[in-house]
Amino acid sequence: MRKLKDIRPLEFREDFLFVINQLKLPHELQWVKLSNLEDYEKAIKDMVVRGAPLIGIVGAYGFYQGIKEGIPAQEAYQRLKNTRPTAVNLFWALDRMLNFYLKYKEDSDILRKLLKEAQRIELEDYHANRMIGGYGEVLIPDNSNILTHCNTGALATAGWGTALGIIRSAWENGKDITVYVDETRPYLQGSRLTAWELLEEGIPHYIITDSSAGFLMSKGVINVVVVGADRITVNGDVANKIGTYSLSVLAKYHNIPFYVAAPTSTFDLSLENGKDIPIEERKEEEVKNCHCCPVAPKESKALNYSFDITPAENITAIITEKGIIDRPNREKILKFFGRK
Ligand SMILES: CSC[C@H]1O[C@H](OP(=O)(O)O)[C@H](O)[C@@H]1O
Repeated sequence: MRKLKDIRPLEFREDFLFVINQLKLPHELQWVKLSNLEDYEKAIKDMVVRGAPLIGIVGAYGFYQGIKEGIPAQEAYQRLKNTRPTAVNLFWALDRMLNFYLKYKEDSDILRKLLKEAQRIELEDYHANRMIGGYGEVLIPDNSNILTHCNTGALATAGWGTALGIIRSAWENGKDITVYVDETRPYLQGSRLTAWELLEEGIPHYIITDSSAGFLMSKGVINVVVVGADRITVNGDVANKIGTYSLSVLAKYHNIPFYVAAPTSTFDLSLENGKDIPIEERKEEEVKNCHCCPVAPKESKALNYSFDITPAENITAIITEKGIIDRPNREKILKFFGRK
């Protein structure tokens, strides 16, 4: 068993939440204090914190902060909800906090109770990731070359990670693996964040440009693809970082297993299929600049869809903390959740 570090992207102390500023990585490990509800809104919107499970957890602490400041519950809930539209984990966590608040609002220790609930959400996510890692690593053969997209690691969650959590677990269990990390334009979650995490853990990896995936697959280099998810609909369609759909098509063409890793809080059973998922569009400046450096004519227009939809038919399996859904479809997902 290899020993791994325990990277955590958030810490609650002295009655405030501190988070790693993910805009500064990999060059600087800067912690920022979220002092009021506005700080929370900005941190999620500007992607100081990002990753579907993490924005849910930060949203939960944000709700606690809002109530602590005397902001009406509905207002705090709505302001946090308006920060990012695609990852359902944020709405899942906020719904849970609001319902909890409505149940206990008359209690004299409501603030303490709300804080405990946010901490529970954080802890549950960490344990879910360890379970996902356990289920998923079994699917990773020894000596694998794994392709992953975006950042789904400790930084995107309460710790350990989802897709990157599976990679961590495979490494922890002594498997020899090499990870091929899509740089993931434009925010560069892959080259900045995933590569940083892999380096911290000593896991062998190469950063590749997003457009290299097909070539590497055609050469037979990649034998498995593992990605995360921001929202999964009842038929098994998956919204994830832009570029995931292309990877799934390439994997299918090259007959390479394509796994999606996500906690059950990423499922949105109110939506029939991926077409119904709202896709975040971010500023064109993110595409026209590579961080501070302009890389396009000022006058050109740019499109910046942050997510795309991978159809269920391209997915080999979805790995959750409660088990694996093989070749996902409506019937299997409803059965998995004990629904008709
Ligand atoms: C386990 S995180 C899932 C997901 O979140 C990321 O999005 P973003 O960096 O925009 O917050 C990405 O799609 C990851 O796969």
